[in-house]
Amino acid sequence: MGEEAPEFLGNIDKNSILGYDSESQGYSSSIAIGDKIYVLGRSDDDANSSFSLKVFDKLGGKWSNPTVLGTKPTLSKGHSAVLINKNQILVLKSDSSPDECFWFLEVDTPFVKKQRELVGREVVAWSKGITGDAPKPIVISGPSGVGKGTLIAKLMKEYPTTFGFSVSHTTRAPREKEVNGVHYHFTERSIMEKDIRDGEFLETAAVHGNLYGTSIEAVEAVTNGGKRCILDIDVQGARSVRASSLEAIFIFICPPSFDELEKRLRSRGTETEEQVQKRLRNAKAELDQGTSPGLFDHILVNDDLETCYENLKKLLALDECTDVTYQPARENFKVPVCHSVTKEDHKVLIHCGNNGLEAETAITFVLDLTLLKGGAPGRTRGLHISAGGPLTESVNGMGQV
Ligand SMILES: Nc1ncnc2c1ncn2[C@@H]1O[C@H](COP(=O)(O)OP(=O)(O)OP(=O)(O)O)[C@@H](O)[C@H]1O
Ligand SMILES: Nc1nc2c(ncn2[C@@H]2O[C@H](COP(=O)(O)O)[C@@H](O)[C@H]2O)c(=O)[nH]1
Repeated sequence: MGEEAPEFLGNIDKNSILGYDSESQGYSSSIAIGDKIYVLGRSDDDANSSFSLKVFDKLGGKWSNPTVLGTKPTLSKGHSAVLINKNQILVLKSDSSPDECFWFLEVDTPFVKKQRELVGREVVAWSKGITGDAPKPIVISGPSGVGKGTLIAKLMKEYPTTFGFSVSHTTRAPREKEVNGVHYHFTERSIMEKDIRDGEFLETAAVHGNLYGTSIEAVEAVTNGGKRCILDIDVQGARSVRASSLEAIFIFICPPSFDELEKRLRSRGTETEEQVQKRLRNAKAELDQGTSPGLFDHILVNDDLETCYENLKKLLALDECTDVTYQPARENFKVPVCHSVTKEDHKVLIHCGNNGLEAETAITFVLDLTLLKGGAPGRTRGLHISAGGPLTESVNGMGQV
């Protein structure tokens, strides 16, 4: 005999629900997708009181607590939820700025399917929606010693508020001047392997005998800070990111010659002779793969450092730019606590203030779903919200645009 669904599930709408659940002392909404019901409620197990999620399987009559990936939205005074396609639920937080208001809960996207296979249980992933078209993350690859780190350090120094470095995890030992949490998260292999099994990584690879990986959190930490994310990863990692929904620009850095690469690697003096040999052997395959068509959008030769750096900046369209943090277009938009949300064709209609207020003060905003891009494990970009104008009439309490 399966478990019983709680009282508030009596009100399940297959498209949209806004509800208050006194038992959980907070708002809860329930969305049915196929044989499953996704129930969003309040979680008090962390300081920020974020959304909790439970899934009710109608066939098996059982509840489960899925593995939740990505940054969870913090609770606001109210929220609503609407199913926008069979894989994604849009959650709107009231009283929040445009870049805090829209959250996408992915329940069966390709990324979620892949992580579910890895984790071996139910997985969902949050992706925060952002207005307009934020610049894409940058993936920089190239053989060990070519100068990737040097170029990235220059970029971060010149544009400290524009770029943020994705701090990878690695099982290799720290070098003398490397700081844990700044250059890498230095990790025990067994811990990193467990985190990989728990679906916490966007990509991982065995490189030069050690494990390296980009956690979802590392990328989110940069984007949460309003910066453009830079990933310094090997060619295998670049391939994995290319296959993910993190739309990035892929840049491969080449040495002017193999001899010069060897000279740089040795003069850095951070590897033993054996490690240098291993890195040079791997460099041959990386150069082959990196320069063959398909994977990288741009190839830069790092001969003279300053020339290469200028070329990199040109690529990133920064050569004439000042150090300005990216500001997405802000629109005059805030969802009040009193609102409802519906989906019509490829649009989400957000009906604001149409409950007990004068008709003239009510307004409907329209979100165009056809312009959305990206998604977990990154942001959902391309939110374009237009005002549908004040409501002129109301039908069944639901406004008309
Ligand atoms: N254009 C250049 N000309 C001469 N030396 C350079 C140039 N670019 C970088 N170097 C030097 O080469 C060495 C290796 O550079 P760096 O550590 O940035 O390489 P990397 O690609 O990040 O390597 P890894 O993948 O092993 O982290 C450093 O000592 C750096 O100062
Ligand atoms: N696939 C990944 N590769 C990574 C990541 N972080 C770094 N790297 C690459 O490893 C080599 C060696 O780096 P080193 O610091 O030990 O010299 C280099 O090619 C890096 O680009 C990662 O998260 N994923």
